[in-house]
Amino acid sequence: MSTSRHSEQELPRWRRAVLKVGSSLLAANGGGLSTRHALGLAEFIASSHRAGREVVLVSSGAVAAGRALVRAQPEAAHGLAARQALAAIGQTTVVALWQRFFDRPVAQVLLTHDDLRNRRRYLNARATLRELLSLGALPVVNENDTVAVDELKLGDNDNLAAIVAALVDADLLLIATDIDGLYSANPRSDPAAQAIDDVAAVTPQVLAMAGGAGSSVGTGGMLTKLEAATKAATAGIGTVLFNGTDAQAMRLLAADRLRGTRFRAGETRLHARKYWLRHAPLAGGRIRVDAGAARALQSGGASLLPGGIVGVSGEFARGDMVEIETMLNEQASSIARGISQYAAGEVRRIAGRKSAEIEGLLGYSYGETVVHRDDLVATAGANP
Ligand SMILES: Nc1ncnc2c1ncn2[C@@H]1O[C@H](COP(=O)(O)OP(=O)(O)O)[C@@H](O)[C@H]1O
Ligand SMILES: N[C@@H](CCC(=O)OP(=O)(O)O)C(=O)O
Repeated sequence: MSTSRHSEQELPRWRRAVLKVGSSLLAANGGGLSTRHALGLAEFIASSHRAGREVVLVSSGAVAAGRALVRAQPEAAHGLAARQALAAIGQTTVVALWQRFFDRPVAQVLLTHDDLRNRRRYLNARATLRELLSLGALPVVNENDTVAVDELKLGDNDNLAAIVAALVDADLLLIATDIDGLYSANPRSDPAAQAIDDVAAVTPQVLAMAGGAGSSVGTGGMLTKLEAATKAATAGIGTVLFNGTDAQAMRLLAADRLRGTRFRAGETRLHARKYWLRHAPLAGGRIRVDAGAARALQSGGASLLPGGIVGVSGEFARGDMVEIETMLNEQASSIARGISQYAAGEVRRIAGRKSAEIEGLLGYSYGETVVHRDDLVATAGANP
């Protein structure tokens, strides 16, 4: 293929990133997993760790690894159940492959769409991933292929990586693949394809550039990478696409330089988060606060503490989105919404009390705020 090259540019600043590594990099066509390209990627992760950065790895390769391990009757292993069995066989080698490069613990995290759609499971997955990072572990995420049938499936790891990036509040999504970046057409079939360095937004024209997978082991091709960049952008997270087979591109990355394609986020992360908070579905419950707490919440910057709470109606669980209201001219009026750190029954018990009393009243504490300011958005008079 004779194509133009991507030029070198600055890598967006980041402190926590999700790095997605495709099957095309880990398994040569038909072969088992190979360390050939994984080594350069692992060196990049290690140098990021040394710089005090955090990385969540989303690694494909289970099906390709399983296929190579089974070998016999490759043509029989194409149905859904067979793919699921191959993923189960191959997944242990995916994790083992990464563990061999690191002294720090490597943690296997398998997720399905259902885990991420259900608010409570989403929060649990988020808490576990944050805990893994604070323990200094390298989380290695893959789709839980053994249980993920059609309606539970995310379908591809590019999209999974974008969702994980939002889940862990990453600053950047890094997608390593077997091609230098985005081209105006699939360069494997169009030698005149032009390198695209910078994408301000994934428009229909950009989507039209995408072709299918380049290897027999890759799944989504460029389209799923563009979908992932769009998802990440909605969460206020930028994406970069680069060639994981190019040792020089990897070294550049460790020096905060990119040769590949940069997709911009458009929105700031804070703005994206506030948008989500404003539009996420509400649980049935409401927390009523006194005038002082209402003023503090509406002027912004304050968390909701138990002391300002005067009542609770309805039921909700820890992690649910609740409406916060106050009495105005003898009428209950909604002023904000946010994620409650305590279930309705717990809030009833700590309402009106000091934060320091929570542990004594409940026998445990999830922290001194009922709704943390990062999880709270004022609604009264706010534009959607
Ligand atoms: N417009 C395009 N620009 C670059 N690559 C493209 C484009 N359209 C299709 N592709 C193909 O996408 C492939 C990468 O996707 P895929 O094979 O699914 O890899 P992975 O396993 O890394 O997810 C490239 O090898 C290339 O053949
Ligand atoms: N969960 C599958 C990967 C599916 C997938 O998206 O693969 P790829 O397009 O190579 O990133 C596996 O581990 O084989």
